[in-house]
Amino acid sequence: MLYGHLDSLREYAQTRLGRVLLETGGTPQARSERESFTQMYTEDIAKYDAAEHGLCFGRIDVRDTGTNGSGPGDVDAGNSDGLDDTEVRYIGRLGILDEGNDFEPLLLDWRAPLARPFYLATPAAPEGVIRRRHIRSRGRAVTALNDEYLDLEVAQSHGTTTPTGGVAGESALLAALNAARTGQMHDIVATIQSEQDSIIRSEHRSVLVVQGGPGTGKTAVALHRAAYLLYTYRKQLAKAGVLIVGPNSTFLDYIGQVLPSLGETGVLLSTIGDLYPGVRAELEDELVTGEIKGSLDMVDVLKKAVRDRQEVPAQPVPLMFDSYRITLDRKIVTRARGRARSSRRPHNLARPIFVSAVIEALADQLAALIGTDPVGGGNLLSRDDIADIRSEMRADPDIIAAIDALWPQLTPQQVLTDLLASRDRLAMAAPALTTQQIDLLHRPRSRGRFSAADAPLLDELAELLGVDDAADRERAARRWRRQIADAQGALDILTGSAPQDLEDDLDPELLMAYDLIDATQLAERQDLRRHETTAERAAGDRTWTYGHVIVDEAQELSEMAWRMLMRRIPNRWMTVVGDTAQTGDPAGSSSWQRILEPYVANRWRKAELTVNYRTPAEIMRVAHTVLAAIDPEQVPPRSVRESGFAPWARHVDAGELAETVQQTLAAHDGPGLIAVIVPHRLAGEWAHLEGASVRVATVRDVKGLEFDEVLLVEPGDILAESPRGLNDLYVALTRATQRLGVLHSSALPEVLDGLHAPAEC
Ligand SMILES: Nc1ncnc2c1ncn2[C@@H]1O[C@H](COP(=O)(O)OP(=O)(O)OP(=O)(O)O)[C@@H](O)[C@H]1O
Repeated sequence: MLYGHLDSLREYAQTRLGRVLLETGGTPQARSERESFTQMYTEDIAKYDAAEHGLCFGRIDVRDTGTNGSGPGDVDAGNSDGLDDTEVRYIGRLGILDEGNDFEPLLLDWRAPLARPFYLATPAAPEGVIRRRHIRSRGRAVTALNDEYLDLEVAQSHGTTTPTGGVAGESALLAALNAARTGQMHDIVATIQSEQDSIIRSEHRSVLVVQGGPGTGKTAVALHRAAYLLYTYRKQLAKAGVLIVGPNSTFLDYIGQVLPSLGETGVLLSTIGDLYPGVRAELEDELVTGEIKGSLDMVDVLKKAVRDRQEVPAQPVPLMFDSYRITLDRKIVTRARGRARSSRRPHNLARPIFVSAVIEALADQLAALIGTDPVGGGNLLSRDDIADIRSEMRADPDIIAAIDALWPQLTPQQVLTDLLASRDRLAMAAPALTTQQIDLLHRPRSRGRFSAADAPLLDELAELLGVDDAADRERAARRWRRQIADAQGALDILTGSAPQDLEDDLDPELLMAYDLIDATQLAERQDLRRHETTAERAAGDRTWTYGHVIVDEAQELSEMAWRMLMRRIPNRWMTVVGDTAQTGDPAGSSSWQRILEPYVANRWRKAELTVNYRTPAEIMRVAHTVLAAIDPEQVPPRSVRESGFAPWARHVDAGELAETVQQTLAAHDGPGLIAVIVPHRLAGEWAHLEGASVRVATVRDVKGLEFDEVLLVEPGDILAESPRGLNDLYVALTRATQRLGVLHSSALPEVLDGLHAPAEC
């Protein structure tokens, strides 16, 4: 029945879309309405298509309070199974109303408040729910039903017990967790657990930190929170947009389908490295280089680097103007620079002050030269003469070139490239750095290519330099005035063309177009039409401020990256998701307090996730030892299941390592993905082992991802490779949903002593 409704909704949207697309011509207003309808119907169809799989996945029978309408399930009313007088609610991917029956809800959107008890109810706090049913389906056929009775009496009358394991919908959950991985993350709407639900729907309006061990669903929760917020605060967020920041593009590909599968497409996903418009992170920095670039000390270094571009010439600069010799000396430049600097404007915006001051001084110099009264009176040149000289000087290419050399108009890319390409510039801007650190930062001119750690530096420089966009702004203002005038013209025509015979006895209730919209609103609509989606517009605009920002794997962000991010969210409404025990980047953080306090003082909240849905208990026992070595205070998450496979470690000779990996891969049967996690030195060398179901990757590349099976190679090297080697090891160990094997030619790190040889050896 629900699928029948879904088909009708889709058909309606398709027919309307077809009609709108066929229409042509008309007034500007008609065109703009057509654009909005096209967008609306296209989005509707995408939403209906996304809801096709698992349209309805839950049902709750709630003790009838008599206030809410009941759905189609009220056929149950009157049964003698303890479920009399219940209100039945079906929960699904979108809301469907019964148009033929007073718009009664047939299916509740999972995000609607009435759907909430489906996720929250427990036997201890049943929220009025007597029975919770998980409905699993394939295509349009129901394949399984699982009922939980939350009311003891009703449960007994059905000969079952109430759930006690602490997880809701256990069999549906376990089915989801045991399914083979495909390389794409899936949504979890059908099985969201109550500790996750309260984070997804949290009303906290400042920074919400979601801390949780590996596999606790932090990423899943963050994505569902985005969908929930877009549903609940659609008006506010659709315009400003939501930004999700992830650690790398592989991770963003992995999670990329989750929001569209929930019917949400207007979200911008980006890494920090790609957040600066027009720049892609293409270069890779050494870990230590990234650490230096990520430190807050860079704020001063960049400030200094910009000041160093405001030069005073070593020698006076001789200039010819109108066949007179004038001199741009140190005194003129020093005074002009002082004036420009004391304006406290960013470099490019202070430049006009510098230029004016220099021109003024040069014009005075010339005036003194040519206007001095030979008989000793005042200067013979009038004010107008001097003004003329100044404006001629402003147009003189030699003078402008001399000024440019001293206070050039600069772009962030230029300043950073020049800085990193010169040891001298680096040494001047960063006197506190050692020669070794300067060597690490130094790199040849990169022809417009940058690394991920460069993006926050470019952003900082953009602030320090400022953009002199006065001309652009004036052009935009002119265009905007023209648009409003055009829109007003269109509305006037509409008013003029209102049928005359109607005019006298015009029904005051009848709303005409010009009652509903004014010229500014109409112009706004046309403007929207001309542009891309909110997410696309935001991506191209460095100064865009978002409605909400979600940061995943947030522990990896450097101090400079936080600064960059905070500029984009002045209202500080953020969801920050991470695990400080998994910090792999030396520039990353180990304390939320330290990172957030400067931005939000104590207005941030922490929510914790405690259950591991990914890693089976057998593997977590090994990972716990590593966690204890990282931080004995951290409480490991509790695994929700066992896989039945003991993790193993095997020693092989260095020469046989590759072959053994190959053999192990060949012996793998069954569906699913395997990751061979290797130290950096082997990543390129072993790329040939990759296949449809095999990935060869470093720890950095598998951050946030998961696989059915993990083969960890040379953990000793991984440990030694980074100052955060233990954290890396912890991440690597916790990627598997089923099996873990370790192959090593060098000694096994002590923290992995608990691993034994595989059963067949
Ligand atoms: N309520 C749930 N129902 C079904 N699957 C779930 C649920 N919660 C989490 N999962 C699954 O558990 C796995 C781990 O989730 P996720 O990747 O979000 O964890 P994480 O905390 O971000 O992990 P890490 O810190 O290791 O990156 C995913 O496959 C996710 O779909």
